[in-house]
Amino acid sequence: MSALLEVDAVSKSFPMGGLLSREQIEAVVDIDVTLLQDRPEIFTIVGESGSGKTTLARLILGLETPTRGEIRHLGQPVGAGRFGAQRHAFMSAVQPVFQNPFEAFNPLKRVDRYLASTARAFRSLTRRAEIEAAMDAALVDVGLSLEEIRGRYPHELSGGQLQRAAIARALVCEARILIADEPVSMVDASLRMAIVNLLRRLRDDKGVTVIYITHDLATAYYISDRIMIMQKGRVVETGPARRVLNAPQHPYSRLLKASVLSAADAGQGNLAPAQDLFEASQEALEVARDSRMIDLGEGHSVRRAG
Ligand SMILES: Nc1ncnc2c1ncn2[C@@H]1O[C@H](COP(=O)(O)OP(=O)(O)OP(=O)(O)O)[C@@H](O)[C@H]1O
Repeated sequence: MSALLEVDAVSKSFPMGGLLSREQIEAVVDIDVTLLQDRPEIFTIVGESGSGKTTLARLILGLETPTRGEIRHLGQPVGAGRFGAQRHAFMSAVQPVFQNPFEAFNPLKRVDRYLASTARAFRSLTRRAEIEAAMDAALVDVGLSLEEIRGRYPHELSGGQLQRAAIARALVCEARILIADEPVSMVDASLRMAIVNLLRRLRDDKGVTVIYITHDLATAYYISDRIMIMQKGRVVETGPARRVLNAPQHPYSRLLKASVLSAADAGQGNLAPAQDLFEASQEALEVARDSRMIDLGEGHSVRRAG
């Protein structure tokens, strides 16, 4: 089976305290991921704030250049050196969906105009009827229609509608990979499941692969095929989502899971942090440099010292 996207031993460091500083922060360390062409999936990246999720997303989008390693899309290196038609083809195939849909759209530009310019630029459509048909098809795929958004500005739509319009824009490009960085965290709780279910439907009906970046283990459990848990730039555990989340093996993964309070715990005021898990997770972090990923079988692997 051929690879759709390969993240091959990728690391990214940033200078700390300004460009001329010698100290470096390792935002992403030695990450490997392979997504296959004929196996659309929801691949979820979880980890607390600062664990490197957004940096990894930006590397995949070619918005950052790896310090080490290489990212390939359909066998071709992403980012540096890809200009013109190659860059254009990559941009239409790999599309971001951002956290705050209101920031993704210019408030002074009508939402339908955005979709129309995307159809012209990425699908090379010129006739108005063709452009509108492509826009409507993408909007229908996300549960909207051209009639609903025609002539409307971003502030005239709800956060959930606008996030769906942002996803429709990616579909107008005929994207094969969506990189959705916290796509539901700014959306009203009541509409979150609609967006999450939409991602699932895009995988099942359209064969779109979704890289879903989140803090939220509940939605991760609900929609992910595979999960990758990151702690301070390193992968600590990865594998089939239910297998990993049902019985996490790394102390940090266990801590993340324990941090999701059950309704019963919260109701009983049982809010004490899992101190033992926190300490074990900190200890694992201290020895992370001398650790490696151990294969546990069935695609599940965990970081262990030594
Ligand atoms: N351009 C940059 N310059 C310097 N440091 C950076 C830069 N981008 C990210 N970092 C640092 O790299 C680390 C990882 O950041 P990143 O934003 O990737 O984490 P994250 O897991 O996405 O966090 P969040 O969930 O808060 O978005 C952080 O310590 C961050 O401060």
